[in-house]
Amino acid sequence: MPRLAIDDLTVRLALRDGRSVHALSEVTLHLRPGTITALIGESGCGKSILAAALMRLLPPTARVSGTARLAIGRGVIDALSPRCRRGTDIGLVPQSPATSFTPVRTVGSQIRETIAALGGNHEPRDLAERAGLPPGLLQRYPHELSGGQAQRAAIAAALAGDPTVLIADEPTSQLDPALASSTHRLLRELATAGTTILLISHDLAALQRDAVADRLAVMHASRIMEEGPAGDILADPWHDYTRDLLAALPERGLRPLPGNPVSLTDLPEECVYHRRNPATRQSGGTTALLAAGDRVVRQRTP
Ligand SMILES: Nc1ncnc2c1ncn2[C@@H]1O[C@H](COP(=O)(O)OP(=O)(O)OP(=O)(O)O)[C@@H](O)[C@H]1O
Ligand code: NI
Repeated sequence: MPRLAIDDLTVRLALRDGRSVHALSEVTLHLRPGTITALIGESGCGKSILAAALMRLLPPTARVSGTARLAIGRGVIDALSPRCRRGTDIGLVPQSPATSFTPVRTVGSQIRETIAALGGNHEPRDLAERAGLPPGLLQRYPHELSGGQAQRAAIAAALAGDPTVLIADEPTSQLDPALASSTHRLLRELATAGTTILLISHDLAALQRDAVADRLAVMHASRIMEEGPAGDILADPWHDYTRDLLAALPERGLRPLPGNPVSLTDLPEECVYHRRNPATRQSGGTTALLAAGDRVVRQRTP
């Protein structure tokens, strides 16, 4: 039984000129209790939109279909409904942490307020220490923190509600490798203690170096291409997109991805990876995520 079962989640965002952004397309992703699933894919493919959908932070004009169900102590609840409590059922470390704090009060007072609002009994100091933020920095205003310090302050704030599911959106993007590794170690501690984690990242090198993910989900142009045990996918990718993404890593030959990134505006309803890599046989026509053992991969369907 997954902790969070996301099925066929589709999000369309209307642009002012009448066109529509295919922000998520039939996203199916099951997060198992106490595991870390890393969601990877290039900039603009829809990773943060998935976080926004699960936090009910999409623009009001967004059209959403599909389901997300969260299994918790009080039963299975609709994770897209107000029954799902922000901060305690699902918590978020936002991608732009500086903007998640108001500029006019100290970081420490805001974390204290978050703790009170969520009914927890933590101390800001303890949360800061766990997140690797020197507690002395709690007395500062958000603009007095570096990007990496703000990132760790946002992690401390996300820990305030002991969320059942924690979504961390690029939590190490502004950290040097040593600090990134310590954030990854914290995520592992949380997972071991039972937290289910969705780690959004495009730093594949760091994910590999720290072996932080149990599972890996690969997204291209709003769609999941492949999902399975992280080690298996890194050693033997099944989708051409994953293969192309891995081949672009410095330690794997630095071969640039073929073609150009695909815009999500006015996409057809089908997978478009063939626009990027015309040689692929896994895209172009109807596709579906097909399961084989513990993995799924997007394939053309007859
Ligand atoms: N409010 C919005 N209205 C319309 N389009 C949006 C809105 N927010 C995001 N988008 C578009 O949705 C797409 C997905 O954006 P998203 O932020 O999820 O990308 P991402 O995968 O998180 O990228 P990055 O790695 O750069 O953070 C992008 O094409 C973006 O331009
Ligand atoms: Ni993002």
